[in-house]
Parts: sequence; C-alpha cells; structure tokens
Amino acid sequence: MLLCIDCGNTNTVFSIWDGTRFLCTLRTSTEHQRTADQYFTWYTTLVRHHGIDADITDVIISSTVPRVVFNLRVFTDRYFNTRPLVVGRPDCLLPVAPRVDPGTAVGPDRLANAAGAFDRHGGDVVVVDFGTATNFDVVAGDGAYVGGVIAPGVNLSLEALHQGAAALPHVDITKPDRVIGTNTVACIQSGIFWGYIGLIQGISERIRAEYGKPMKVVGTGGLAPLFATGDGLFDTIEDDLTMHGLTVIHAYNKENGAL
Ligand SMILES: Nc1ncnc2c1ncn2[C@@H]1O[C@H](COP(=O)(O)OP(=O)(O)O)[C@@H](O)[C@H]1O
Ligand SMILES: CC(C)(COP(=O)(O)O)[C@@H](O)C(=O)NCCC(=O)O
Ligand SMILES: [K+]
Repeated sequence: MLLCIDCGNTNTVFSIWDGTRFLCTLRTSTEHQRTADQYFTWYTTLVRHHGIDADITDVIISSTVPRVVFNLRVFTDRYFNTRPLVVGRPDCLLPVAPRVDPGTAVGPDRLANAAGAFDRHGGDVVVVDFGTATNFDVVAGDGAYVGGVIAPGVNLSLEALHQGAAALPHVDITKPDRVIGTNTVACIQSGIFWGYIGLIQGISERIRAEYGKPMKVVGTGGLAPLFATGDGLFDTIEDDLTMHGLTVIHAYNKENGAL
C-alpha cells in the first residue's frame, strides 16, 4: 500500500491508498521539530483506531516546508523500510514537466494538483487550493503546470487583521448573510468572506481571459466548500485532489522504473 503525505505550512496530512481508494486520512499540525518516532506513535494510534490493517510498501511526500522532509524520511526509512519519493526532487519523475521561468522551484503541492487535475479532467483547468496560501494553479491542455497566482490564505488574512489592529478580535470564518456588518465581528467576517468571493471570481475570470480557452475551475482545500455555497465559483470541489495527484505521480514513477 502507498502512504501519501501532503505537508503544508499549516497541516500535514497522511492518506493510505490501497490502489483503489483512500482507506483513511490523518491530519496533524506541521512542526519541523516532530521526530520520526513521534510521527510513528501518532500514525499507529490512529490507524489502529480506524481498524485498518495497512501494509505500507511505498511512500510519497509533497512538502511545502523543506525542513520537515528530513524527519519524514527517517520515519519512512525506519518504520516502513522504504525510501520515500519526494515530489520536486530530481529523482522524482513528473508525468509532464512544468513550463515556468527557468530556475523557478514550483511548489510540490502545485505539481501534485496539476497531476491530479489532469488525470481527472484532462487539462485546461484552474485549481484553486485553499491552504495557508490561496493558490491558483493553471494546468494546460497537455497536463503541464504553467503558472498561476499566490494570494494570502483565508486564515492568514484573518490572523493579520487581528495581529495588526489592536481593537480587532480573532474571528472564525463563516458566510455572513449580509454584506453590511452591524458589529465588529460581522464586519470582519464580511470583509474576509465577500473579499475572498471577489478574489476568486476576479482572478478566475482574468485567468480565463488571459488563457483564451474554456477552462474548468476546481476547488480544493479545507475551506473550498465554504466558498462554494451559492456563487457558482467552482465546477467541482475535490478535497482529495492533491492526494490523488500524489498517487498519479507515484504510479508514473513505478511505470517508468524510477522506483
Ligand atoms: N474545514 C475547515 N474549516 C475551517 N478552517 C479550515 C478547514 N480546513 C482547513 N482550515 C484552515 O485553513 C488553513 C489552511 O489549512 P490547510 O489546507 O491544512 O493548509 P496547508 O495545506 O497550507 O497546511 C489552516 O489554518 C486550517 O486551520
Ligand atoms: C505557495 C505555497 C506556500 C502554498 O503552500 P501551502 O502551505 O498553502 O500548502 C507553496 O505552493 C509554495 O511554497 N510554493 C513555492 C513557490 C511556487 O510554487 O511558485
Ligand atoms: K496544501
């Protein structure tokens, strides 16, 4: 079985792929101090809790935080006796090479999203990924990642307001019924929610116009469903898109003898 690890700047997610479906998805906060033994304790507790009998033979990692990869490598090596495939490293093959400025290191999450989106939709897709950052990943007709947009993430924006303005509390993100807030919390919620709706709509439209061909817009990441309510921003929402992309990249490496 394949263990897929998607490590973002906020959360690290483990998913076990049995070749047909994901058996479980485990989430922990991203901390570079976490050791191989700590990962294993956490992992085995939850796998047992879910009643899963997982025989992990392969591991693939996407990490937007370079520092955590060392301990994840040790974890993989020590407990599964296997060398992980790390997306973005030279020895990890990609189904299609990205087309970006020379010397650009594309985030591995974006490479995984591109592989996942191409496999499911066949290209000409924009992936909107709500992580620590809100990323737009443009996937061309041949499956290549060809660029996109990086905007501050929803929680980062909320946190920045709270940090930077003495009188503004930390608030939870929800969809307000009205745009005009009549108290501080409602005003902030409106600014974040409707601000992001505008950002997603505006950027998607501009990407479409610049790209010049019809494109699908796929939402992913924990907050995608919140923004999907009502406004028709996305053609589909796929929570497991990055993980799916990891299975696609892993299969490609197997087929092409890189493993
Ligand atoms: N379903 C959700 N509801 C509310 N907040 C969420 C949800 N899913 C994720 N978040 C928040 O969104 C932010 C980004 O989450 P995540 O997608 O895990 O980011 P990353 O991949 O960059 O680590 C985090 O602050 C997380 O707490
Ligand atoms: C923009 C990101 C920080 C988003 O990652 P996140 O932590 O939100 O999962 C990540 O994609 C990244 O580090 N990218 C490198 C630069 C680039 O892709 O152009
Ligand atoms: K992510």
